[in-house]
Amino acid sequence: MTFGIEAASYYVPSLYLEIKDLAEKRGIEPAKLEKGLGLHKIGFPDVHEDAATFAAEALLKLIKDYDLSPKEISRIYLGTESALDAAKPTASYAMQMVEKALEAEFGERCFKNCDVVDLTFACIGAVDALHNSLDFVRVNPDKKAVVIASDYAKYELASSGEYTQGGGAVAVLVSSNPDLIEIENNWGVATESVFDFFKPRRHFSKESLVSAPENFPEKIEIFTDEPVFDGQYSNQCYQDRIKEAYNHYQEITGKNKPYEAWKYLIFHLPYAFHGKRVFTEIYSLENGLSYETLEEQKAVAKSEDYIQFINDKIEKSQRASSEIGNMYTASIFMALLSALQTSFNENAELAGKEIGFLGYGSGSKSKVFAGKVSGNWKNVVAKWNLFEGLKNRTAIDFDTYEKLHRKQLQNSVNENYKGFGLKSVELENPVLKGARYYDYQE
Ligand SMILES: CC(C)(COP(=O)([O-])OP(=O)([O-])OC[C@H]1O[C@@H](n2cnc3c(N)ncnc32)[C@H](O)[C@@H]1OP(=O)([O-])[O-])[C@@H](O)C(=O)NCCC(=O)NCCSC(=O)C[C@@](C)(O)CC(=O)[O-]
Repeated sequence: MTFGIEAASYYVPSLYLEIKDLAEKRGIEPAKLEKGLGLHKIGFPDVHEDAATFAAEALLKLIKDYDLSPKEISRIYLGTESALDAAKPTASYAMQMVEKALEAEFGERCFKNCDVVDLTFACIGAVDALHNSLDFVRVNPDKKAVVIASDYAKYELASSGEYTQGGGAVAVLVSSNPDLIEIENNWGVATESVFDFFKPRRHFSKESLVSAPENFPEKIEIFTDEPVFDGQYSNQCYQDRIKEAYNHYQEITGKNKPYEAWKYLIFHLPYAFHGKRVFTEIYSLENGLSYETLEEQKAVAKSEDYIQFINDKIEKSQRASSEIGNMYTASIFMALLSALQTSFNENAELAGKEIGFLGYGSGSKSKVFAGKVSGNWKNVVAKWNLFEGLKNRTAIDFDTYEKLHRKQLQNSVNENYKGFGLKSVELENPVLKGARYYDYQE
């Protein structure tokens, strides 16, 4: 029996900002962002969108595109680091939105017996959800699970993370009928607790603020969407963890140079060119190349062999990321969709080919694992139209972007949007304060 991904769908935020507009306003050379990091657009949420609406859109699309009955879904595990609440899972919001949208067809509370939860470990939370759900279907081969990766990658204005912003969701159906990709049960894992990127509770006291309003509490504790991070250190942690997880994968499988057998290498992509920039170390170690000095590292990156390797095994996975930006938990899944969609468009034959995955989450953990593309993969990919879909977004100018970022807009940019949207947040009723209400517009 085989286990893996049977079907997949995605949702990207409905707005975007051209990276060159941001570069111009921030005084950054556009070539650094476009040619150095591979960034073209920042996918940005409208006023009514958040991690819950992204997840709901991807889930509804999964159900509709592949004619699923919600009742055959035993669990929905959501990987996210953009949770809307510290107790009530974002998955429960997404589930309820989809229940309402499907009410006419499937009746009330069609997910009544579904096991729903969030998993959080920065960007690797949805890989953890996938790992866990694969274990679940291995024990229960007649059951199906949905894994959703959903996030809004927001950074402080004018920070070094700003140009890597993005967001969106990918939903995958995990089962014993892996029409897209069969995933083997070997997981290279590496974990170390570090502070490379994190979202602590922030404490503010009234006296620490320059001008606090009269009614400001003496002390408050809040979560913000924007992380505390050290960019170059986070790159180092990523590189160290994937090397350790790759070594662990080699140890448990006994495979020699496993990456050579992989048709594509699918990375967590915090920005499009990250995978190809950090894999130089593993590549050097595997090929007996010296990697001590910066000059040696640059020489590997610029070598003809390495450039050929990138073009063959990584480049196709970067394309969607260039158009969307960091999707945190969903980035690695979107990199897979990007590579498969590009191969599909080029009429390539991938059935039976092995794909390697290198996941990373700050804080920090890496998982390295592999899968085999199924004979039916084209029937699954035929539903996506990924690059066409990205053209349906609305461009925003810099001024609108900054207002959205600062939460200064009351109304959506696309006032007549279709699909799920945040309608209101309860502010008065003390027993419902902070409750979020959504609707669905046909
Ligand atoms: C990612 C960094 C650190 C990048 O930091 P940076 O300082 O913007 O860029 P850089 O200096 O590292 O690289 C710039 C590249 O552009 C090139 N360049 C320069 N000028 C030009 C030009 N004119 N024409 C062509 N190329 C040019 C330059 O040469 C270089 O390429 P290289 O040669 O080194 O490959 C920053 O954006 C940042 O702090 N981002 C936020 C944190 C982050 O994304 N970290 C990534 C690893 S951690 C991770 O992946 C986890 C995360 C973040 O997703 C969160 C989670 O797990 O939840």
